[in-house]
Amino acid sequence: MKYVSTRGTGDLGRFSDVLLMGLAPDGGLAMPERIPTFTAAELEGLRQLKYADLAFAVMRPFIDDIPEEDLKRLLKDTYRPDVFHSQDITPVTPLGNSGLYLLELSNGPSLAFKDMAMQFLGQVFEYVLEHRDERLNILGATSGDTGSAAEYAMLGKPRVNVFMLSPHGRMSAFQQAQMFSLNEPNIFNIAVEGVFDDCQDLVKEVNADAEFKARYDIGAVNSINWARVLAQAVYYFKAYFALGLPAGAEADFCVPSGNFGNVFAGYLARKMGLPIGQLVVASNENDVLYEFFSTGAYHVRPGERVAKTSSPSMDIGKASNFERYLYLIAGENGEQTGAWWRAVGRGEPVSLSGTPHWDGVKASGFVAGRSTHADRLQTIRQTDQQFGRLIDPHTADGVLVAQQFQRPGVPMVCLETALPAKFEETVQEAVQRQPDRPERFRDIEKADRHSIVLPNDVQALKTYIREQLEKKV
Ligand SMILES: Cc1ncc(COP(=O)(O)O)c(C=O)c1O
Ligand SMILES: N[C@@H](CCOP(=O)(O)O)C(=O)O
Repeated sequence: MKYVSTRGTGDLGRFSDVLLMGLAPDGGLAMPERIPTFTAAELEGLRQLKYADLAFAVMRPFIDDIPEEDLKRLLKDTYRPDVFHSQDITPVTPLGNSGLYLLELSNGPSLAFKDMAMQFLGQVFEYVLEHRDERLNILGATSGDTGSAAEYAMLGKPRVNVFMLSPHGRMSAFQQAQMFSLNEPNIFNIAVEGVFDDCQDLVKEVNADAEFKARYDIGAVNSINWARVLAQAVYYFKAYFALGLPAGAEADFCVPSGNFGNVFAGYLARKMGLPIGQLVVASNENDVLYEFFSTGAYHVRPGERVAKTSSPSMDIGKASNFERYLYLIAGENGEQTGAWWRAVGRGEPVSLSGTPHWDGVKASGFVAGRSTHADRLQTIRQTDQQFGRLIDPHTADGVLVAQQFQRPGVPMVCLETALPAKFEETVQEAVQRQPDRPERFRDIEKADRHSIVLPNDVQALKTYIREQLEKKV
């Protein structure tokens, strides 16, 4: 399978090339040159597969440059019950008889859905780097969960360093402790004076400097990396089959959204032929995506207008993966996508309503809703009382919005994107008790911190990366 950029410039190579490349040289995101589909009969053949075998079946058409046996082994080594604390890896639990289901994605090492793809990235980076005898310096941006998932997945990997940018003072106490308590020679935590979008822009700016990128082997672990999105598509298949529906019957999915990577993975599964009806995008107060699906206008929020909320991992004003969605809506026209995304970058609204593209949006299955702090507390409380299930604030955004779009007789699967232990303060406010916390995280907030604070300045960041890497040689 060949990959191309959403901005339209030629051939980016094959899976391993885009894995290490992260962002395309023209600033766009990698996309496969076509999206393979399963026939109804082929889908039936996947129904009973265990997670690692299903992951192979879904991902193999996109990864044809790693020998079959090696890819199978990497996936078996990744999706292990002892790592994800479940035989099913991603169990699906009904919420009473409500027609709502929780897709549990957060039982892995860092207690958030990011582990699902990040654990695979840890394995496949090591494999490809060893084969090429190369090294990679990952530059990432986190609003709280990508950071710890990436750092746990890359711990002790001799060929990989992680430079992780986070918005200074905006993550939960637990999230900060997860990252900053690590004192490892290949992990560098950098708190940036800004919001998540500033961190993500810094990542893109560093990637745009071709000379720096090549000289310092810069790579990516955010969902701008195609491998993240691809690995996330697998659990939509797993959840669909777990529902035990008759062949071809539809299921809906509701996804708490920020950077649009998780729900885009659902869209990929839908385009591959999985019978997903609605893809429900749940926003928090930073409701740019809600605004787009309701009005047709995509208008990003500048940093100073990104609200600090109680679902902080979704405090995102500019969703990177929305570029991939626009590319598909534009009929894979890179020139059009580039023009739209440049306008987005200038802070201009991109409005599709009243254009032929809006019909494509309407046909794509997306609908959206939003949530506030009060909604979130009420939903956590209600889900606890009614179903005996404690959920985190992001999942609560999803459960609230999911209820608004339920259809009679169609199951609605809500993605559990983090465990409540990561957001004790808000959960305590909702239900007046502390969520359970796995023993390995007991007293994590008391550990020494290892991080630095940098201004929102690309030169300062490059200098820091250069100095750290030069110290290592
Ligand atoms: C707990 C949690 N929920 C939801 C999201 C939003 O997911 P996405 O950025 O893929 O839209 C994130 C961050 O990505 C998250 O950490
Ligand atoms: N919400 C994320 C931010 C980035 O998302 P990603 O899926 O693009 O890595 C976080 O918690 O860090």
